[in-house]
Amino acid sequence: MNDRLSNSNSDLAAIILAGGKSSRMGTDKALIEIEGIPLIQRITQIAQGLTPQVYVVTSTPEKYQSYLKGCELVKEIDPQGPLTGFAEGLSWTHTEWVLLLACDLPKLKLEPLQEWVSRLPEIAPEAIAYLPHHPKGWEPLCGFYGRSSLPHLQAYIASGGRSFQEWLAQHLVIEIPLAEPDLLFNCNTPADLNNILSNFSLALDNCDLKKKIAEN
Ligand SMILES: Nc1nc2c(ncn2[C@@H]2O[C@H](COP(=O)(O)OP(=O)(O)OP(=O)(O)O)[C@@H](O)[C@H]2O)c(=O)[nH]1
Ligand SMILES: [Mg+2]
Repeated sequence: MNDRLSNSNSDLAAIILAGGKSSRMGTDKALIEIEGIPLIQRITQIAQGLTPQVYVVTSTPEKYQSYLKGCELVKEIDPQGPLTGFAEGLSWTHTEWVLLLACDLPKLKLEPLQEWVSRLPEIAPEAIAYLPHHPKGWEPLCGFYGRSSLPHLQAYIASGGRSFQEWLAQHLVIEIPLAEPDLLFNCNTPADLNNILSNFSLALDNCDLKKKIAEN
C-alpha cells in the first residue's frame, strides 16, 4: 500500500474557499440559500461527511461563522484570488491529503467524493494532485492535493504566479474519472442559479436574488 495515506480519513482535511467577489452573481454566492441552507453551509456539511478537519478561507469570517459549526475559519488578510486562498488554507493543514472545494458547487454530493477518497491510496506518490478534468483544463476547485504540494505552490506564488492551470501544468496530476460531470456545476450568475432551481424544485429564499433572476 502507498504510505501516503492510511485507510483513515484522519489523513484528510478539507479547505473551502469563500473569499471571492461574486461580481457576476451580484450578491454573495456563499450566502445564497437553497432549501433554506446557505451554499457555504451545504458545502461544508458535505466536507464534514469526509473529515472533521474543515477549514474555510475567507476575508470575512464574521459573515459566515454562524453557519459553520465545527469548522476552522481562516481569515485572509490580503485576498488575491483562489490560488493564494488555497495556499493560506493549506498552510494550516497537517494531513497527507487535502480536499479543496469552491463554495459555489450546488450540485456537489457526498457519495462520489467518498469514492474518490477511497482511491487516494492508489495515487502515485510523485503526483501533487488528483483532480477532475474538463475540456478547458483541470477543475482545481473540486479535488485533492497532497500537502507536500505546499512548497511548490508557495514558490510559484512567490514568483508572481496566480493561475491554477499554469501551476498544475508544471507537475504530475492524476485525473479523477468523472461519472457525473453535473456535480461540478458552477453557480456564478443569476442565470446559472435559475438553471439549477428546477433540480431542487424549491423556492429561492433570497428576495433580492429572486428579483435579479426575474430580470435575467
Ligand atoms: N479565500 C478566497 N477565495 C476566493 C478568492 N477568489 C475567489 N475565491 C473563491 O474561489 C471560488 C471560485 O471563485 P469564482 O467563482 O471563480 O469567482 P468569484 O470571485 O467568487 O466570483 P466572480 O467575481 O463572479 O468571478 C469561490 O468559492 C470563491 O469564493 C480569494 O481571493 N480568496
Ligand atoms: Mg465559480
